[in-house]
Amino acid sequence: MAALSAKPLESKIAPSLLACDLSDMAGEAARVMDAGADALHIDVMDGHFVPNLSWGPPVIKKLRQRSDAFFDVHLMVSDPLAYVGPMADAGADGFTFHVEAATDPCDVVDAVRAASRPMVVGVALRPDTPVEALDALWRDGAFLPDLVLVMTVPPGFGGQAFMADQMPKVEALRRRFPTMDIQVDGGLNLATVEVAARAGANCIVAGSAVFKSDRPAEVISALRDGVETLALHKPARKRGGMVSSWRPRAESFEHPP
Ligand SMILES: O=C(CO)[C@@H](O)[C@H](O)COP(=O)(O)O
Ligand SMILES: [Fe+2]
Repeated sequence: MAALSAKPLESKIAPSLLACDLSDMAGEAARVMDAGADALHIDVMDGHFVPNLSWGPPVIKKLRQRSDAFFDVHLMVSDPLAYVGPMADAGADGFTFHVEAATDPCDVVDAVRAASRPMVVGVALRPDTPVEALDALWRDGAFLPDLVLVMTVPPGFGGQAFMADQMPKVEALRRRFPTMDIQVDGGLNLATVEVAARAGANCIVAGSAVFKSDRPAEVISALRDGVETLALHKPARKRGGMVSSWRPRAESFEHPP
């Protein structure tokens, strides 16, 4: 998982399970992975950091028994540090926490790096949080996380309208980090992917657009085309960008029981 690869900056399409038929989460996960998704985006909400509750480590652990997908977990929780161990045990592959929630975001990154399971570390920004909030995540000249998530809706609910006014943040991040994974989440669909991709996002979370469609494979493919045409091919070639890949999962660790 997340082994460094010599691939150019790539598109990563992650359907958000929040929009799936929750009575059949494993079946829905299989449906979108078979349709060409790169990862499952799993929104964890604690009813405190955001005014909504979703699920926690036990549900993810159960789903892990039924899915080999990359689990891209988005933690909308007030105490991300407390979730590092439980998420590793549950089988998360990506741990994206909100910078607004962390007392010291570097401590959270360090805890994820030291966890029992290797996980990609992401840091998320709410729409009202400026990119300068990420300044706390540098150490010895290196930016600690692997991924930045720019929320394009207020976190807490699926099905909201895309906030194009967040694109200057994506542009600023892409200028600063030419090869890093930059994810956008909220209101992404075939109409809005273009503006996100033009700004420089390469990781697209899409809940409603994928799960509410009769043809998820076509939606996923069109989202990918949007990213690869607009954001990646030209700039990535120019910059020679390389990023870690989400696709290969480590063979070296086993699913938790
Ligand atoms: O994190 C969140 C919401 O807080 C998202 O992941 C949503 O679940 C995306 O859903 P759509 O806007 O694509 O329907
Ligand atoms: Fe999310």
